[in-house]
Amino acid sequence: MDVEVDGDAGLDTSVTGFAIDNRKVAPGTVFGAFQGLRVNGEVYIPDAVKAGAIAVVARPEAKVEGAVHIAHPNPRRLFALLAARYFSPFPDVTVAVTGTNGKTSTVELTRQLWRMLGHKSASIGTLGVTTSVDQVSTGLTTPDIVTFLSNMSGLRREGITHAAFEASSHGLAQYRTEGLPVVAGGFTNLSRDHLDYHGDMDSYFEAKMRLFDEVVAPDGAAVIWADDEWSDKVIERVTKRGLRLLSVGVKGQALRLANRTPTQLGQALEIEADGKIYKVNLPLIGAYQAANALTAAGLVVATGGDIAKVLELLSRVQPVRGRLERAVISKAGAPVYVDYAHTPDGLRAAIEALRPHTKGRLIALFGAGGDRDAGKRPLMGKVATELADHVIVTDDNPRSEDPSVIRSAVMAGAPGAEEIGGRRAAIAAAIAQAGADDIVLLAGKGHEQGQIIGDRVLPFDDVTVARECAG
Ligand SMILES: CC(=O)N[C@H]1[C@@H](OP(=O)(O)OP(=O)(O)OC[C@H]2O[C@@H](n3ccc(=O)[nH]c3=O)[C@H](O)[C@@H]2O)O[C@H](CO)[C@@H](O)[C@@H]1O[C@H](C)C(=O)N[C@@H](C)C(=O)N[C@H](CCC(=O)O)C(=O)O
Ligand SMILES: Nc1ncnc2c1ncn2[C@@H]1O[C@H](COP(=O)(O)OP(=O)(O)OP(=O)(O)O)[C@@H](O)[C@H]1O
Repeated sequence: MDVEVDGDAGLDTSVTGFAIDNRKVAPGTVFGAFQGLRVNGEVYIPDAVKAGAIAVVARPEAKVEGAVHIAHPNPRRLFALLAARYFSPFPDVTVAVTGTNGKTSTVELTRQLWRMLGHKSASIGTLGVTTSVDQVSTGLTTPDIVTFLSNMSGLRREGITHAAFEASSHGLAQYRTEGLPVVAGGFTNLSRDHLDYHGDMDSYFEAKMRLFDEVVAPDGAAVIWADDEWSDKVIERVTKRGLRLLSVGVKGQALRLANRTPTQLGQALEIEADGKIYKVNLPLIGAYQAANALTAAGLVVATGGDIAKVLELLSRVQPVRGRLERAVISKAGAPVYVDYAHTPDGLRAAIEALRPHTKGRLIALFGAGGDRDAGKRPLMGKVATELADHVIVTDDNPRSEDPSVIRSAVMAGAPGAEEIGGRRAAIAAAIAQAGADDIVLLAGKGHEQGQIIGDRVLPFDDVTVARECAG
């Protein structure tokens, strides 16, 4: 459904802010009342009005008394567009990345490349809001619309001209990313995740496609990783909309990955672009990091970067936090990597990434989160036992679930795996059994600083724990 906002949409200067939670309403606020998964936000309209809301954006059938009712069948989208008017201006050059895996790495590498080109740049996503001086967590991958727009306008005030953000499928489905002038969208890949929310793969795909159908400006660009099984479908979609296509990857046309050779500390890439071959020494491990780096390079080229310069700068990027980050080398000499892989495909990618660098055994440790897609648990167990030499199944963020029940579900797909409850004990055991030629992978939590048990967040950082266990 199309939503257009002309001029100031009738909102005068007495508007003091926007809120989607009645507890954040102050006098002069425009309140967005949305049907949620847990509760219908319309029940909070009276409280919002009592707290001073002057207007309420809600469905036509919602009951609003004492404030202006801005009625629309798609209130989330209308609210977002009005809020964007209020919070603008934003960074001039904004790009968004979607996909199941690789969003965080791609936006962060995009930020680094822009910075090296001399632009003041930021990335927004699972790691929070990252600039060259700061990193502030927002909790979600794609923050709620009010936090997001206010962050973006804050970045502009700080002088940031270039911003790359992660568009999660939840964020896209809930219109958390509307109203910004997004000049390019990136697609990394699509695989099973979040089906608890989206139901099936086709709905999940459609949620992701909102980025190219509606969020990217009509004269914008689409940078598509061409080697995923969903890529052709995405390319068809963006072509139909008339976006400028830059496909990247082995099957890519704009940046074609002609060759990739793992080296001790990274990989040597040959990339064909504009009829020339460029050689890049990418200081990151793993095929998928090459994919993310190429997608990031594509986004920087799509926003005006010179191809030769951008590809040259790829040799100087830094590892992204918790993404195949080497935490420590154990006393026995085994490197211990921390990675955020928390889906069957992510786990596969991480193990496959480390394999060419492993002389001895690859020991993989992971668990699965509670209160999230339970169907992926045995699939993760299966992938790990097929690909690693030894598997340790432990706890991730159990949330409200019994951790032993989650472990059993993973173990059901992981014959021969070792089960160790308690992540610290499991990490200690993994490191203790690794010899000089072995590699240890601690997967699932990446950059996270806490472990969610029940409704408490206990301090826990895989990198720190690995160092403590190794030393
Ligand atoms: C499933 C989901 O995405 N839920 C998000 C969504 O909730 P919802 O719309 O279902 O809201 P609800 O709780 O039913 O409440 C309905 C409405 O009433 C309002 N309300 C609610 C209570 C109250 O006292 N007063 C009030 O006004 C709420 O603000 C909301 O507008 O909107 C809320 C407000 O923005 C979010 O906090 C909430 O994120 C929850 C915490 C969450 O865990 N989300 C995860 C699943 C998520 O979004 N993940 C993605 C993907 C990550 C990945 O790719 O791995 C992300 O972008 O982080
Ligand atoms: N291009 C890729 N293809 C497949 N797997 C990948 C790719 N990039 C990253 N991964 C795997 O997914 C994990 C998460 O990476 P990253 O944080 O960059 O993705 P994400 O899409 O931001 O995920 P999230 O939103 O859950 O943080 C990595 O640790 C890695 O194991």
